[in-house]
Amino acid sequence: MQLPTPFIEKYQRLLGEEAPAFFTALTDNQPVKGFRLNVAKPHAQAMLAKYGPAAVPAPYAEAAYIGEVKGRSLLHQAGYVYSQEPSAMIVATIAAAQPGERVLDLCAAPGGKTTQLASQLQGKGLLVANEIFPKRAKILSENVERWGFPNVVVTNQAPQELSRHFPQFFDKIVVDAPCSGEGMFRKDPVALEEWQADTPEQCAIRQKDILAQAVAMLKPGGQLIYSTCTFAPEENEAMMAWLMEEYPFAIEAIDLDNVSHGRSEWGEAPGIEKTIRLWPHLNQGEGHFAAKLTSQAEAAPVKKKKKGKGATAKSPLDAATQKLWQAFRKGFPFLQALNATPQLLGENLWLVPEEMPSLKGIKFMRPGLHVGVVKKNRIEPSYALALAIHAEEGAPIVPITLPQWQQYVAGETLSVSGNAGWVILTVDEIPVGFGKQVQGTVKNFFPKGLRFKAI
Ligand SMILES: C[S@@+](CC[C@H](N)C(=O)[O-])C[C@H]1O[C@@H](n2cnc3c(N)ncnc32)[C@H](O)[C@@H]1O
Repeated sequence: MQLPTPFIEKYQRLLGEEAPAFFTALTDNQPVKGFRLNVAKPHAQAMLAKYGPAAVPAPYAEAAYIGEVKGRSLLHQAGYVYSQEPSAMIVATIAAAQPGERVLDLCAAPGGKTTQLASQLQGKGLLVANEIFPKRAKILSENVERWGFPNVVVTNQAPQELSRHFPQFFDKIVVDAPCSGEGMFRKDPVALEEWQADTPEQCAIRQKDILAQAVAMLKPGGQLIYSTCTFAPEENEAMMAWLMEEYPFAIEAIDLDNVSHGRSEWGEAPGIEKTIRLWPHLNQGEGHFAAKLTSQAEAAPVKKKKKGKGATAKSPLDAATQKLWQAFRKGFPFLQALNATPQLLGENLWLVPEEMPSLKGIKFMRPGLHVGVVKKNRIEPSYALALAIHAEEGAPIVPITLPQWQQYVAGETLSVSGNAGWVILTVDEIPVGFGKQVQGTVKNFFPKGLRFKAI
């Protein structure tokens, strides 16, 4: 890999004696691959041992490992693992979302931090995962669906639009900002190709806009976690210095071993040395910066939206759908324990988390858990429901083999006997999706758009 000359000159100046080791790590060392295990899935550790690579622990997150899990594998399809390079896992670890909190992941696609935050919430509270670009928001939504937590909403808005709906709403906001990506040079050739001497400066302008919107959505006293995957001081220490000059925040200490710290000569603000940096020549993984800040703002009056005006809990199901829903939910006892409201949008039935304000005006990919599609006299259960945590409880299960799973994800009909009607197909203990059992064959309900040739 050839580093751009202005990049070399800049970091020679900034890093001095450390620069040669930094350049060597960037150009000579291979990127490190990792993944996280979704411990809330049935028999997660045992299934990893059976179907995954050797579990070599990774730093900075729980249930995190060094190694590679392919996208077309069983564990990935069933939402048991999320592939993520190890140092990127540090951001959600720092956020440490607590069950019951309202959390926003503002720049969320493809969903590395979102899935980790969802695991931390354990299904309690609300996680809004937002992505500005529709194609990326769709991928985010698919990853959230596989991961299986019902209390995650996926929106597709510019931060400026989103902030109108959530004034002072969230306990925690993660801003994993779009950045110049210098920390990804050895993993992502596009980041290297696109880099120019003024890229950090350009990125900083956008980061300020995004941060201003994040501030508007944070509750007074709430926490903001800011991160980038770049080394550029303009986007890191200097960005935090700007933020603290504009808004009342205090930088919090981050209690983690084996990390470097932010440098006060690159951004002057009280506590800047409490921010953290991961360097490729000092740590396992790619380059990262992260800061945790607590809002010092006084609570200001927020105009409360009138209840009953939105499209969520406030618009009840019509009588016919209500009847179908009541019958349907009996088959899935875990649905009854969810703190969520059924909402019919078009022919799709969703369970919208109770904490979610009105959906009116919000562009979303997923307003909660997709229960199914309402047809004339029935509800056809969704793929998301099969992968939702504990969906297997109470629903009829039909075990299939690994070769049958390969047929299933390719869209084929399976010859398997068992209970008639809707069944959740499982490989070992792993729920993989719905099928409909009719006289010895299982009709395939794996979503058409997701079908693939498995490895
Ligand atoms: C570093 S990536 C996020 C990675 C993600 N948090 C994860 O862990 O998988 C930054 C994201 O910000 C999005 N983005 C780009 N421009 C944006 C803008 N103006 N406002 C908000 N997000 C933006 C990008 O599309 C990208 O998905």
